[in-house]
Amino acid sequence: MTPSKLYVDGLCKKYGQVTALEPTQLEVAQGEFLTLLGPSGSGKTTLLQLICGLVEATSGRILIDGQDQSDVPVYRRDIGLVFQHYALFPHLTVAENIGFPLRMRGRPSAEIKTRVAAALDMVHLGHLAGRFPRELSGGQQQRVALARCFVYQPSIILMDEPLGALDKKLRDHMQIEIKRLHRDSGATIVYVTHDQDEALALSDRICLMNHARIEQLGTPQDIYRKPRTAFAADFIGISNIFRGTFRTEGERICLETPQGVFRLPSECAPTGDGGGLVVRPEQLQLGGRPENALAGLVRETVYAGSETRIIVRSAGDQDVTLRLPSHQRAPAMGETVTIGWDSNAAVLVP
Ligand SMILES: Nc1ncnc2c1ncn2[C@@H]1O[C@H](COP(=O)(O)OP(=O)(O)OP(=O)(O)O)[C@@H](O)[C@H]1O
Repeated sequence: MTPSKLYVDGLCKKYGQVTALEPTQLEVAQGEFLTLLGPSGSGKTTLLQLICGLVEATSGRILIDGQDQSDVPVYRRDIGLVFQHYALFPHLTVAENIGFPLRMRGRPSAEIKTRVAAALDMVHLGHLAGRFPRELSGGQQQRVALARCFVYQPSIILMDEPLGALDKKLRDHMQIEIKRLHRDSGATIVYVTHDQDEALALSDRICLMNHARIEQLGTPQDIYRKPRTAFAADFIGISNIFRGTFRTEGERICLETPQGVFRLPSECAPTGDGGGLVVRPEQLQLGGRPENALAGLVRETVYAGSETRIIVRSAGDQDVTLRLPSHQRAPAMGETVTIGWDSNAAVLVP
């Protein structure tokens, strides 16, 4: 196990009656890319601001490389910051903006020159070194902000929705850039977003937040395949959730729902009277003889290039989404179809 770079030890933040962050425990390993993901108001930014020292904790502490940071002011912490709004200096050129943190640290000018050139290369902006921020597009400005952060090689980089202001295509492109910068620099990154696709694409681990606390922490695959709560299933990816009450059939426990009686996956521990079965669209099959089947009416088919998304209205007016590879013939709207899944393809949530 890599030693923890950043250790959040029982950190908690209250604003009067409002708890912005419940007492939280979190370890981030050296070189890890960890994303704080969650809906608006779930405490992501608060946690980030506590880590860099922009706000003071109500209780708990932060350790970096084992050192308590409580008495270390923001500017002395070895942390780089990138925010949604680039905060570039308008009166400085691109190169001067990038060199700024090095000048602040009193580096010799020859070194500044080499490192700024390398940073410009890294974000493919060498040809714009002499421009001012107002002469750049949003994506270019954000690349300058990234270069300015990476240029002085902080050992931890915090990013709060750095791509939030960019359009979708540029965001996809910048995600690849950020991934590359992370790989090349070996920096530890804590990244805030409310965009689940971005979190899945970038992270080594995702810290899913809800109501000021950690809902689930794990690799993108973990959280996608094994959501522990209905919230986690719903927030990440598309999920179909069938809710009902437990009942025993012979040896097995089943879930009785308005859509049918379904078998539970073999490895699960049902508690209480009932729960929800989460089935991902790609786990649903059309026709065939799956262990769990239900009938419905095709309400919508959405062609999306590599796949077709099919929405089926089932009993109790529940819409169920499945995905078909687009080389497969999609059923027509209004057609009655049988869909289903094998028991172990589902996950039980409370
Ligand atoms: N300075 C403050 N004073 C009072 N309440 C605050 C303050 N800052 C944050 N909060 C509250 O703390 C909670 C968590 O806020 P936070 O900004 O951390 O959420 P977030 O997950 O980053 O949301 P968003 O995605 O909208 O930025 C919210 O309920 C918010 O209203």
